[in-house]
Amino acid sequence: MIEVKDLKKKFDEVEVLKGISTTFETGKVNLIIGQSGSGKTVFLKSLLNVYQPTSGEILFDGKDINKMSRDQKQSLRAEIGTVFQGSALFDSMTVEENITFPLDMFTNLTFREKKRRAFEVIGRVHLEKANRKYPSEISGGMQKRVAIARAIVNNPKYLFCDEPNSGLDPYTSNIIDDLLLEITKEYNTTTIINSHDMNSVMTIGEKIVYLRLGIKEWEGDKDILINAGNKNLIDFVYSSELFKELREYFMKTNKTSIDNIITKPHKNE
Ligand SMILES: Nc1ncnc2c1ncn2[C@@H]1O[C@H](COP(=O)(O)OP(=O)(O)OP(=O)(O)O)[C@@H](O)[C@H]1O
Repeated sequence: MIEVKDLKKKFDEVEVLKGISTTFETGKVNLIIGQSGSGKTVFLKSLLNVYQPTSGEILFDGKDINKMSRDQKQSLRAEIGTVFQGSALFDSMTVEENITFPLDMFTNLTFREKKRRAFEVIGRVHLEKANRKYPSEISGGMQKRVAIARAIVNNPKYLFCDEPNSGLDPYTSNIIDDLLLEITKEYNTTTIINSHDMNSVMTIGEKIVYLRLGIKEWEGDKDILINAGNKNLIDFVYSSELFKELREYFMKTNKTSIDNIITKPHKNE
């Protein structure tokens, strides 16, 4: 679980995060949404200690990251998996080498143990046939799966993803969403995802935090989002005609969950 208490972040005199408090529970997919410039990236980077908050607390299972020693931060870092925009893979390394990288960084496993673990996660994301390829030789969706495999190879307690669906078609985005939800359950991670993708919000958002101008303006799950009364949130989430019509359909039919409407694609792309 990650608890955030009254988190503020200023750059010079500009306050970007204006006192955000929320809780991200273990084993749940938490989505951070909001207009461009609302502070999502600064929020995620503050949680990851890339940015030092101006004030406030960030507690990883009760321990404040900003009060940790260097060694404690290093141990915490080994428990965090990250999937960044563009996958951020090493171009000169094969899929398998990319995935093994965190094991080289954070563990003392033997060569055989590392290989065994890498193969486990390669299998988990269905990339067995691509393990010797280089990132440039595989599709964007496959690159995302490599990034996810690399993020989970260390059995993380916390999983952070920044726009995991950026640049992917809707079909592949669904596959990535499903994978992130499944992994969250299997690994019991506290998963936090910055997202622009309303489809993700509707399908995997077990908790949604809506940021606006650096303030947490709304939070709740995907089912209560349909009936949310916050005008800014509704304008943002239902800005497309399709989602507007979907919402009207929901309101008319008194449905509260989208789960039975969205058809899931086949997992192996
Ligand atoms: N390192 C920085 N120094 C100064 N200002 C910054 C810095 N990083 C972000 N900001 C400002 O903070 C605000 C929020 O930026 P942020 O990148 O968090 O928005 P966002 O919600 O992630 O947007 P997007 O969806 O476009 O990625 C913006 O006004 C931005 O200019």
